[in-house]
Amino acid sequence: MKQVVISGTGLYTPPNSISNEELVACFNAYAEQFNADNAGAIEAGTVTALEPSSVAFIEKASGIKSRYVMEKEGILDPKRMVSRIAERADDELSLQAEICVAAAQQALDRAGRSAADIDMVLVACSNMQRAYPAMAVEVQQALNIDGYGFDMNVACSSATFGIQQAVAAVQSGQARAVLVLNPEITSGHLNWRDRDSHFIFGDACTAIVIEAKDAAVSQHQFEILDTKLKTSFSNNIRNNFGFLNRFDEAGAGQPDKLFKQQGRKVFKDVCPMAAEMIKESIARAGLEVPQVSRYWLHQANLNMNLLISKLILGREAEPGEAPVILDSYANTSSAGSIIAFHKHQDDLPTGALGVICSFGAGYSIGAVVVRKL
Ligand SMILES: CC(C)(COP(=O)(O)OP(=O)(O)OC[C@H]1O[C@@H](n2cnc3c(N)ncnc32)[C@H](O)[C@@H]1OP(=O)(O)O)[C@@H](O)C(=O)NCCC(=O)NCCSC(=O)CC(=O)O
Repeated sequence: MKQVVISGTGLYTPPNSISNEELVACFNAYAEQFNADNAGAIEAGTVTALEPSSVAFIEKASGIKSRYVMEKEGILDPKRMVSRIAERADDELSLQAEICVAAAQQALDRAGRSAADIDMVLVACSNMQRAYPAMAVEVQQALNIDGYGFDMNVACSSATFGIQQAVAAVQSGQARAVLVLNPEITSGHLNWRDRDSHFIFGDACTAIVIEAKDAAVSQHQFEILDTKLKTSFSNNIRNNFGFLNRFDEAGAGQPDKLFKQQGRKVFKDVCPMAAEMIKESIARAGLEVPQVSRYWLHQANLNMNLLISKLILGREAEPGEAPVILDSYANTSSAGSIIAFHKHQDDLPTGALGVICSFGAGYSIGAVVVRKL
């Protein structure tokens, strides 16, 4: 079987960051106004008063201190609480394609490649800006890539599932090299008025170049030793937004058309599944856990990552063993584990072993075992 490498990664970080303090001040202003506007109904018991959010809770429950977003003024306006970004004309590069291009250029540079070397573009993320034409085909045109592209959505596991598709395309000879892109504009699916989840997500885009080991020219290569994917249906993380919403006009704009979750159940279900999957992947690659020096885990919640590393290692992880980017990026869905990989790989020596692991809605779990070359 042809050996395949990740030869470069890239990261687009939006220019605007929102601190927990700013976010909570906005939510609490909104909640206060809602309670004042509905004082009579709250008194009568027909409407439930909104409770205030708290910076201390957010940090303790999630490890998140701030998040990047495409546009922050609209989110922080208590009368609006959603970004304000003008729709672009059909002949302009779309917002999601624009951040793909930025991340892709960085990944291509790091891989020592140009668009002419790429045959396939995968846009793999939780939320596509539109149904069609595929975002990947627009990105392909913007970068002047000759070949093919398509979109795929496996929620938070989109990047690892995308890597597996890219590996298969290179091994089967469909593509010399593949660009996998994870443009997560999660600010669009987040209900900023929901106290339980308003702090969870942030925006970012990651890019990964995957190609045959014997052709790669990059100084930053990681050989892919094993990929393992698993899905198991659950309603505990769900978003009912879709083009059939218009069949029932009463449903349009309802809170369930945005991200919703049973956070505690997700925590309980997913941690053991992810740890098991990582251990299985390490064994499938013919390795043992003590040989692995780094885990680039999906970044949803700090406590979740601490527990998963403990289940794998049988002890607390040492600093650096499972790097965290949640504090400044929050949960960037499929981009999270790749941001951790991108930012925390250059210090590893040749031969170091690591696992990229994603987990999220579906449920979906993906593990990719790599060795630094
Ligand atoms: C969501 C959580 C951070 C919530 O933390 P906890 O479970 O500790 O908290 P909880 O919801 O039980 O709430 C505890 C108490 O705090 C209150 N509480 C809730 N929100 C609050 C807020 N903003 N400020 C202050 N208090 C708050 C609750 O009302 C409750 O009160 P009382 O005690 O009075 O009842 C966590 O459960 C979590 O991260 N779970 C994993 C979620 C996850 O990974 N999801 C994947 C995301 S999807 C993803 O990554 C992408 C994808 O796949 O698409």
